[in-house]
Order: sequence, then structure tokens, then C-alpha cells
Amino acid sequence: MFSLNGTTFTNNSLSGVSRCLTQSSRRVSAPMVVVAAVSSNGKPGDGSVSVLVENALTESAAPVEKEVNSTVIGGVQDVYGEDSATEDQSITPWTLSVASGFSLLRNPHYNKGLAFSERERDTHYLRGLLPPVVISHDLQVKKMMNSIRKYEVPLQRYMAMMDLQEMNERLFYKLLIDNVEELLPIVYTPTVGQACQKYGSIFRRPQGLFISLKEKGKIHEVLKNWPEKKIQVIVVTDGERILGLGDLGCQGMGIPVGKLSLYTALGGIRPSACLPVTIDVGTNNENLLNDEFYIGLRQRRATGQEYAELLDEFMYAVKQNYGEKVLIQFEDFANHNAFDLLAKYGTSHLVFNDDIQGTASVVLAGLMAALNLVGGTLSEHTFLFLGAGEAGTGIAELIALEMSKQTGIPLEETRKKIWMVDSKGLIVKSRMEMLQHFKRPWAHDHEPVQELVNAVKSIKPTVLIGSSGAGRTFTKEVVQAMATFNEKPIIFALSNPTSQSECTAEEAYSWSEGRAIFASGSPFAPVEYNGKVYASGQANNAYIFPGFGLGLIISGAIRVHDDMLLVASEALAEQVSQENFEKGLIYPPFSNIRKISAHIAAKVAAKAYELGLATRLPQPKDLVAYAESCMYSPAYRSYR
Ligand SMILES: O=C([O-])CC(=O)C(=O)O
Ligand SMILES: [Mg+2]
Repeated sequence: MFSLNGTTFTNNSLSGVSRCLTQSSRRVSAPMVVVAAVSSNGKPGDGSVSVLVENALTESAAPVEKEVNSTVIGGVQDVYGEDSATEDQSITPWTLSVASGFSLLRNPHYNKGLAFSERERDTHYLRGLLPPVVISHDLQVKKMMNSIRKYEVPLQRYMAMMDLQEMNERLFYKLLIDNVEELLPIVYTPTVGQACQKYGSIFRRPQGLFISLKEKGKIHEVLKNWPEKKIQVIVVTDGERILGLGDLGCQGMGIPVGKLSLYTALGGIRPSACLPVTIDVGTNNENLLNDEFYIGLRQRRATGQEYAELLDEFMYAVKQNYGEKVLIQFEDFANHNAFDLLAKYGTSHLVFNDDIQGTASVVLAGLMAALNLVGGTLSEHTFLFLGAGEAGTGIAELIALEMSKQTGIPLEETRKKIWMVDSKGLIVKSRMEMLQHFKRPWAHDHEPVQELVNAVKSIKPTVLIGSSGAGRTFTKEVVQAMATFNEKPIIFALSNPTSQSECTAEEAYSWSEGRAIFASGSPFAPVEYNGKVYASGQANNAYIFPGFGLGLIISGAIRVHDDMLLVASEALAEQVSQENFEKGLIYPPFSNIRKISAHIAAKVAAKAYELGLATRLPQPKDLVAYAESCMYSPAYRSYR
């Protein structure tokens, strides 16, 4: 351990440095140089950097470092103080870049491409490696958007974005942040669904960790192979229920990668703190098992004890490696595992299931906002769901909880306002014995009903929610029935990607004669009906999880609590403006998402403090300002 300019460097951080050096020294041919990379507010002196490097080299004994022909080496991107929340501005002005010359251009964390200044080109051995022009970050964004728009096929745009992420991380994030509405459907639903279906053939470089049954007993070591050490958020899938597309096995990796890029772009978590993980226990997808190019384990899914042991080893290895404040987001697990994993680890780890909890929170927010358009309180409405899996029952439970909080009526009673249809028809008491445990709270007294349309006609819901993963199930008859007994029927078609949406925006508006208040999980372009343009909202958990995670991180929360989901919904609903309502919108535009995320984060953090679940003390006075100040900015740093 040693100190420099008041910052203490531990052996841990040094081993990170030495690892960088080791890895770089294998790749670089240009001599490495020490550079002090200065963030916009920092002014380190050059001499100190040499001290840092000397110490780094002498304290780590790996022989490879001695090979480093080190005039000097720069940068300590990875040295964050123990207390750092997300972005490093408040911690230390120092960044340590790992290389110079050709390898600097090949390092996505530090590469700036044509934006390297004349001076940086001189000091970092870049002369001749770049064409003469120097362009600004903004011009780079413009140029990149021009080329991306030239691709007509969305998957090509996706691949161009992934290539950019691997080439120049800060440009990737600036592009995404500045053009979020245009690029979200590319890096996220619906295109990410296609990317997962083809992941085997488009896989180029590792973007996350693959942990398969082969790694059993070694997960702790496998985590150490990941180059970043200060992980704050992990998104993990086992690929069994990727969006509404079913079992995509190991190819589900596209989802954790996509979700985490939104954690950074939308929620401001720094990219190096994000770790995508795919657990591979096999797949039951015959097409993949028979595909010679399939990249995962070629076996049927392990279940029972074998599955549980691998997950258990993973969960404990994560805590051992990254501490108890690392957020683990479960994503796209099948129902039969999702509920159990959340219940099992909810008391020992900081875990969040996006499909159960994130979707619930975003839908509740949409409903809160919709009340402004349709009137009444939540408990005056009647809800019918198609699909009683993670999303459906998660949303239902949060609505029932909110109704109970608002009215003081017990949860068992408020649940009775919510009905569900699954593949076997309306969930009713007479089916109780045969129901999976998570469906049982929704079995109410009623005659058995097979078809959705008959359930709609009998229950007469004011709100119809599709969470079935089955596309085109809200038929004309269903939507028309909703429109006969509701002046403004609320219809959410949540399943993803677009192909699985229960109905399209156009169907919802035309079949309801323009009266539906409609939102969908995947985006739909505005629709014209009878000379009027209808823009619909995207009820997607992407509104919630980035800000929610930010709130947990900035407060140092150690557990997720349902009350945090309720305040996240309130925070999102509060961001819908009068102007949005006038257009019939119940979600704010994604273009404001970083501001929205800061508000969600502040409310979630405040709740964590109130519940005694926050460890980051003292509590900042202005949590919104604090959340904003912690957010990662993709602005380039200048290397001196
Ligand atoms: O990824 C999305 O767009 C939303 C989601 O979690 C899912 O559909 O599983
Ligand atoms: Mg999901």
C-alpha cells in the first residue's frame, strides 16, 4: 500500500495495474510511456505519475512487467477509492491509461480515434497511425450516425454498434446517449432479440463472462479472468426465456450485454463497473442442439440439484469477489427458476429481477399516469392479464400492494381486483390444486372460462395487460370488447420483441376507434387513424432498471425492498408532463431518460436510507444532484 497525492493505492489496485501492464506488454510493440490522463477537473503533476508507476512496478513482482520497456506508463482508470459511487470525478483526477501508440488505438476504453489532439498524437506515439485530420467528439457522432443510417437491416446496425463499442467506448456511449430514441431499438428490443437468435454466427469477441457447467468448482477463478475488478452491477441470464423468444441457451448473452449498455447510457453506471454473465447449463432448443455453429454446451438443460449448485456457487463467488453491495440483476430466466432464485437470494444478496420487479414498476408508473387521463383511483379499476408468468404476476402483485397502501385494505382483498388468464384459461379457484405457486394468489371465485375474449366479456376489465410472450393474442374481438364497456380502455401489450407483442399500436387504435390508451414493451411508430396521429408509450423496464440500480449504488444499499419499486414508479409517473398527457402519452420521452433516471435513483436511495438498508453515510442532502454528479459521462478525457 502507498499513498500519492492523498490517494491510497492498495495491493489490489496495484495488481489491477500490473495485470494491465502484463496484458499490454504482450500486445504492444511501441514503447509504453507514462501519461497522466487528466479528467476535466484534475491537474496532476507529471512527476507524481512516475512515482506511481515506479511503485506499481516494484510492488508487483510479476516478471513480465520487468520486460516492459517502460519509459513510463500512464493512467489508472481502475483505481477507484473504496467509496466511489459510480463515476470517478469526485474521487481522483487521475486516470492511468494502459498503453500508447498502436495499442492505445486498440484499447476501447482509451481510444479516441480521430479526436486525438495534435499534442496527444505527439506524446502518445500516434503520429502516422492516424490520418492528419483532427475532429471533435460531436463530429465523430455525426459521422457515425451517418454510416449507421446507411444500413437498412437493423441487425447490421446492431453489429455496427457492437463494433463501435469494441473500438471506442466513449464514442459508443455518446452516440447512444445523444440519439437514444433512434438507437434504443437497435441495441435493445426488438433488434437485440434477432441478435440473440443469430448470436452464434455474429459472435466475434467476448463481451461478458460465460459460466457453464464446465466451470463448476472454478467460478471464483473464472470471475478473476474478467479484466475489471470493481464491479457494481451484474446482469445474469441462463438464456431459458429470452424476451418472448424462448430458450436461446448460451446465445442469450446479447441480453445482459444490451441491458448493461443501458445501465451506462441511461443510468450513468460506468462501463467498467458492469459485468454481463451468461450461465450455460445446456439448452432444450432442438434447433440449437442440432446447429453445428451453436456456441454453447451441446446438452439438454441441467435441472434440480445440478442447476441449483452451479447457481449457488456463482452467487457466493460474486459476493466473495465483489462484496455485498454488488447488484445482481436476474434477466430472462424461465418462470420455474425466476421466482425461486429471487426468493432464495433476496435475503442474502442485493438481487433484482428485472422481468418480475422492473416490469412491474414500469407498468405501475404507466397506470399511475394513465389515471390522469381516465380518472378514478387505482382500486376503482379492474385488471385482466393475459399471461401469468414473471411479468404478469409481478405487475399484479405490485398493483395490489399499491392499492393496499393507498386504501388500507389488506393485500388479500386488493388482489381480488386483478384477474389472470393463462394458457389454460381464466385462473379460478377450481384450478387451485393444479396451479404453480406463483399463480395461486390470483385464483378467484368464478366459473371456468377458456377463451380470453370470454374472460374479457365476463370480467369487464378497465385495464387489459398482455404479458404472455404470445404475439397477436389481443384480437379484434378482444379489443372491441374492451372498447364497448370502457370510454378509454387501457391496453398494454408488453411482450417483446415486436413479433411477440399481443397487438400492434395500429390495431389497438383502429379497433378501439382511437379511444385506447395504449403502451407496448417494444416500440411502435406513431399511427395515423381517421386523420389523427397517435403516439404510444413504451412500457419497458428500461425506464426503471438503470435509475433503480443507480439509486441502490449511490446509497450503498444492501437489499432490494418492494417499497423501493413503488417509489420508482412514482418517480417515473411524475416525469410525465402535461404536454405528454395532451398527446395521450403515459410515459415521458426516452430522450429525457438520464434526468428521469436521476429522479428514480434519488427516490430509491431515499427509501434505502429510510428503511435502514443504505450503507453509504452520511446521506447526501440533495439526492437528485448527487445522483447526477455520480453519473458516467462519455466526454473524452484529455491525456497529457
Ligand atoms: O428486454 C426487454 O425489452 C424487456 C424485458 O425484460 C423482457 O422482455 O424480457
Ligand atoms: Mg427481460
